[in-house]
Amino acid sequence: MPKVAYGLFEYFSTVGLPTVLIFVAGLLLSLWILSSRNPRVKWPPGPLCFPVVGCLPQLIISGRRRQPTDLLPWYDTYGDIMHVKFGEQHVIMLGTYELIQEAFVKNAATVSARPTWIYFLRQTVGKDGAGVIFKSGHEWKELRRFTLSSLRDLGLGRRSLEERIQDEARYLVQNIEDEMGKAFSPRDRIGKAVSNIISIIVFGARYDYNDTPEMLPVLEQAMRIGQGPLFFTNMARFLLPIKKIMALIDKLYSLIRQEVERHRQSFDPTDIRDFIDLFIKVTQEKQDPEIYTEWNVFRIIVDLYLAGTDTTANTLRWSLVHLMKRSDVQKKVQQEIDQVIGQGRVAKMEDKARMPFTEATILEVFRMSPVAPLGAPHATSETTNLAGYTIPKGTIILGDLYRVLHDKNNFEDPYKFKPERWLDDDGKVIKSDKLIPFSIGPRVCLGKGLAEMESFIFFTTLLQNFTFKVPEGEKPPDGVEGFNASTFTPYSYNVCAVRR
Ligand code: HEM
Repeated sequence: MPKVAYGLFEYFSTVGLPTVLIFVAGLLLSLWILSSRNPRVKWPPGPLCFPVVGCLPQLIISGRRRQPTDLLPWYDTYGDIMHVKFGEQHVIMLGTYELIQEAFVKNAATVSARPTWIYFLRQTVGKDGAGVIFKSGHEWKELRRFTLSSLRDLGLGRRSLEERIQDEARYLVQNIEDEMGKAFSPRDRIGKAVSNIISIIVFGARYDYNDTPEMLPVLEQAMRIGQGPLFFTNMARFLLPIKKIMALIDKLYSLIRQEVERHRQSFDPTDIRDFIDLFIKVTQEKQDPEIYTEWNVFRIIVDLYLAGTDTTANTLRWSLVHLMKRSDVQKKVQQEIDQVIGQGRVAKMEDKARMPFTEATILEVFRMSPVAPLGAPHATSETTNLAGYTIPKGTIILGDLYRVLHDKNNFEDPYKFKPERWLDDDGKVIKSDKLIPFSIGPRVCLGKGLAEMESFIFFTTLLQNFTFKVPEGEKPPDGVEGFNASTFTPYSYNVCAVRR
């Protein structure tokens, strides 16, 4: 072998760069042809994929604006299930509720892994994954169960967390009141209010809006880097600022570590204050020491912030966008609030059952502006049959939640904001299986209950106190397009919050 390598080296050193490049291109082309001719694999139709870059050139051309709508015309050409390649990675895109149900529910046993082999995730969570979002198999099930039961023990479903959300909604109202009806951007203060709820769950503390904890800007920066299809490819190694990302992650861990140390010093097993206390308890009891590692718990804390802050905050940001554009809807919600709650107290979850129009409006925000349009990437842990195609182990599967929520077969006039679509003739709320902004199956959003509680209490309290208007001389914000990065967020806008 060394002789062959030496021979090749000697040969290439005599022929010059163009010949070497032609040889490498030929080699890559042959490997590509061989790999795509695997007789055991039957990929669904999809756009032409090139060696190394896959469909990235077409994605870049059609996705100039990077909207969730960019890929919709592809389904018209290739069908509801598509095979695309992000660089070297095979990706299956599922564009209907039935296909997502077939993959994430019926075939959950083999389509619930996460693609932790991709370069970016391997670097950040390790090839075996960690935490909840990026863990697979038995350990994921155990950590997910632990996180859900922690949320429950800390008050999700009981009054205490609901009360903390009510308190936070009051702080938010006070903060907005300081603007005295003048134009302002609601973006950051909504983000701070929502992240305070996660801070209360994890660290047992909320932060003043002027006194942002060091962790939040670090998390925000980490979220902004590494988006888009490049994130999935090995090219990320060269194109993403990996050193910067790793430095941010190290910073994050050292901040969490400091918090865990502080908790250890005042830990009392009879008074569990927050998620960190629960973790200390579990590690002291030495339950499954392989699973309850410090690394997994660090990652769960990061997961809760990553998955639980920008998502709910963006839902609230979108809700203001839609209400400013539809003053008639805003007025109807306020009438309902006045009838059921009045001005003397803050909204509570019990009120929801008596406020169908408000509930319908929130459901319509979830449908119209899903904050995670492609959900989170799933991966096959075994060869799986989907819609008659044989999908090999190690394929990334994306459920196109946006397409389901904007399919005219599921929802008439899908690009119109129509809360009435969620009410029957008696004014009662209609439920639909097709409303899947939180995805479906065993990987369904772990914070769905919390997100629904926050959305209802924050939304209702804001409208109880203010009427939101487009500032004079400014254009109403876009209700369909927005920034589509790790989450889907409206373009920056200002509001005037007029005290009611
Ligand atoms: C409007 C708000 C939210 C939306 C629309 C949303 C949506 C989603 C979606 C689509 C997924 C991917 C599911 C899949 O892989 O198929 C997900 C996963 C997840 N969400 Fe949420 N989410 C929201 C709020 C929250 C909150 C408040 C939390 C915090 C507790 C949270 C925690 C998680 C976690 C931990 C996962 C990963 C679950 C797993 O891999 O087992 N989410 N969410």
